[in-house]
Amino acid sequence: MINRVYIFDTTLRDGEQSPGVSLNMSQKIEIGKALVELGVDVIEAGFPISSPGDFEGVKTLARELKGVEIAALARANRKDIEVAWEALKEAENPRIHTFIATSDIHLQYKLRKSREEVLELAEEAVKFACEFTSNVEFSAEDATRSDWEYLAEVVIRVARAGAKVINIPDTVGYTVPQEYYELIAFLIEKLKAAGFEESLETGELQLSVHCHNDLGLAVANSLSAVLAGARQVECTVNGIGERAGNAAMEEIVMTLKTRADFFRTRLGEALETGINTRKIVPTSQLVAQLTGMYVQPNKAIVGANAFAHESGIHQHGVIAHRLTYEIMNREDVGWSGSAIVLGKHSGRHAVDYKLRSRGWKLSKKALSRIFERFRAEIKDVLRRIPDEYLEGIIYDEFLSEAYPYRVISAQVSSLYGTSLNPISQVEVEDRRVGRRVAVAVGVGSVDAAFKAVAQALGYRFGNEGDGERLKLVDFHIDALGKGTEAEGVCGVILEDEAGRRTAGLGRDGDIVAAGIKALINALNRLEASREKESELRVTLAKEAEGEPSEPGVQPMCR
Ligand SMILES: CC(=O)SCCNC(=O)CCNC(=O)[C@H](O)C(C)(C)COP(=O)(O)OP(=O)(O)OC[C@H]1O[C@@H](n2cnc3c(N)ncnc32)[C@H](O)[C@@H]1OP(=O)(O)O
Ligand SMILES: CC(C)C(=O)C(=O)O
Repeated sequence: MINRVYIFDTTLRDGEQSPGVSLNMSQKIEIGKALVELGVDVIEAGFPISSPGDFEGVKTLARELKGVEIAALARANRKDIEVAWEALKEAENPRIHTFIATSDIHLQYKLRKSREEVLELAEEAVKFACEFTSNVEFSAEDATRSDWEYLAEVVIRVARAGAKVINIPDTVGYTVPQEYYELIAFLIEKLKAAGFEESLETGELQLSVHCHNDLGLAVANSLSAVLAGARQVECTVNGIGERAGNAAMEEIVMTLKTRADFFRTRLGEALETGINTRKIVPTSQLVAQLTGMYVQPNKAIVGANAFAHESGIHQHGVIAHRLTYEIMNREDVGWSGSAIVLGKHSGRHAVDYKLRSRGWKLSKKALSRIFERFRAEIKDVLRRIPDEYLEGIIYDEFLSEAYPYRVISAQVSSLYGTSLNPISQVEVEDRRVGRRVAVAVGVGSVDAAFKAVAQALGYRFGNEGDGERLKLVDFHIDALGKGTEAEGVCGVILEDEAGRRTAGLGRDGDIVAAGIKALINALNRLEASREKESELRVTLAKEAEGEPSEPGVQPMCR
């Protein structure tokens, strides 16, 4: 049997069936183009009979997208098939996808038809679709809850009627991997016995799978079916779709690639898809953004944490050799940036690695000093620790004598229920020039206080006023503890006009005061680093050079 696994992407049809998702035409086109670049084999563009919007969506994608098959869904009736064809006909390679349910539950309660009637409807639908194109797919909806012998009868009848792809959906996410394997293997045997052995071997006739994730098994079931001989997988980007969603495309593709040693044909050839895996993350992010279905951080492959290492032991391993804790290369799926994330559980190796990657060379003694401060002052305070905070510790440890600023007093008046904006007055000291007072109005209390501090010290945020312009790259406030008396922790990251970034932290029972402390901390670090950082780097590097280096460990982490 062929070693190619065809990826049938149904993000724009079943994915769009996710409650709350509705894509407009330009969004469909944007996703369609991204799917072509990703390298999917078939794009199911919609269900044309369902609405004029869906019809137009399929028609437009059929016209615009090249180098990919475009499929459209149709119930097993002439009208649906005619309308589907009308929408599809300009496509380079159009596919009519017609379906009808085969389980007794659906027959009895939904279709109110006998098995014989459904068998005939399925056959007629495929024959009718074949009058428009030879590229016809048939789906036996709710196949996994259907009687196997009856299902086999339907499958053979639609194959004889001309279907090139026969899909065996797990419509309600009911099956389990072993059972699904057996079902697919059973149907293949039945098709072979009915004379389709050669067509299955050459791929002229394919069995397809379409799994839903109600029990969290959609990907496992799809892969199990592939092992049994299915050669088309229907899936969606990020696994979006009806209820708990469909099988996630990225998980299917990366499992086949990562475990190419396991997913093989009978003859030992590795199973392959045509996906350009480096496009997986950008496509995932596009789909998340346009559908509003955001990806959970721990989602495999495309979640923000999927390749992030925060705990010290793992970080040490990954720094020593990526393969200790990574089974895939993050760049192969389109991630960039560092895999090492500083946080509560980070250790000394990670701190050293981060500082080295920012050009700092530290002796063991200096690293210990930085690590102890990191442990004492930051680990339990910030949930995610951008690298700038680590560098801030170096400044606090070695350059604090060069810090020029101090807040003498600050006040903010803000009243709820008036049309007046909050106003802040601050008195600060720049030890190079003396005391300064400034007053500023802001959108909120923190904004007013930040503007007043900036103005007093000769900076500005935004376009208004004089002074050097600063960008507030990051600002956040967390509570340490619970209740209204909890201490507030504020973190800020500033960027100056030359692109130098510094972070600041402040803690106080009053969140505005915590903000002012954080801002002054960041400004002090900015001024001191501008003046003394180059010198400090050289001094610390010399101290480090005097030490014998540790043998053996070459950082391999990217
Ligand atoms: C498993 C899946 O994902 S299947 C795809 C599901 N997607 C959708 O349903 C989204 C788009 N659907 C729609 O816009 C609408 O349901 C439409 C336009 C298709 C049909 O709307 P309506 O004509 O109002 O029918 P309604 O949706 O209430 O009921 C479905 C009808 O189709 C029939 N039907 C359902 N599946 C099939 C089928 N595969 N083949 C033939 N008839 C079918 C039902 O028996 C029912 O018929 P009835 O009206 O004679 O009782
Ligand atoms: C129409 C079919 C393929 C479907 O979406 C399902 O059964 O879930």
